[in-house]
Amino acid sequence: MTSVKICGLTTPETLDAALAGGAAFVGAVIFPKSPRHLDPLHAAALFERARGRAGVVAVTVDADDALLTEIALILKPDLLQLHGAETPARAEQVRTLTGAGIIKALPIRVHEDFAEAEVWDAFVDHLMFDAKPPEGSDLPGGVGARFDWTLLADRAFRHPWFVAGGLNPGNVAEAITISGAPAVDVSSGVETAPGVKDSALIAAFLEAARSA
Ligand SMILES: O=C(O)c1ccccc1NCC(=O)[C@H](O)[C@H](O)COP(=O)(O)O
Repeated sequence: MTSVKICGLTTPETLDAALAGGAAFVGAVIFPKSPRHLDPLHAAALFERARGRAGVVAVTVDADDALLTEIALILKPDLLQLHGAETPARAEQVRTLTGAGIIKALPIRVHEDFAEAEVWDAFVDHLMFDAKPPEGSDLPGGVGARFDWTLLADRAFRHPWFVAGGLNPGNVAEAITISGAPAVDVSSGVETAPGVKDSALIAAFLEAARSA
């Protein structure tokens, strides 16, 4: 069965919808430019209810050691999602510093963008293939852009990997079928406005992914 990560949760109601619907991972975005940003203290208070029920993921963008240490001590995520221009060497430092597992998000538009994946595969617990954001975007993720899922067909990686970018309840089954993804991730596709998650859309997404 396909695992689902619901990203950028900011309220108890929508986090409960994700947990009730069987999300395998739930994500807190810790990046002030994001409409989904939570500081580590607020994220820790909210995500406590997810502990032991789903993997708690902290999404960061080129975070420095001070912020990563704060996240590790306060939120205690199971996984850190590196969504910036981090290198494999930096990922190793982050793993040592925080003790958390690593998801590395790689921006994809064309076939050539997968070259990096081969390098990264040995350094991560999960790869995430996310659409390259539009030129000039303030955010490296959570923008609802999608890429050609056929680029993923027949590819193999060491660990279960995610497809992300522009997924919603109406297209997630097709994305899973075409890409063969063992895991999917969604943010804006289960929102009614930027940063405003919707419990019914979360339930519909989880159901659609389950039935794929
Ligand atoms: O969601 C954000 O605001 C965000 C900000 C900065 C870095 C990453 C971010 N999101 C990461 C995710 O895992 C999103 O779920 C992923 O990019 C897919 O987003 P969407 O296309 O909106 O489903």
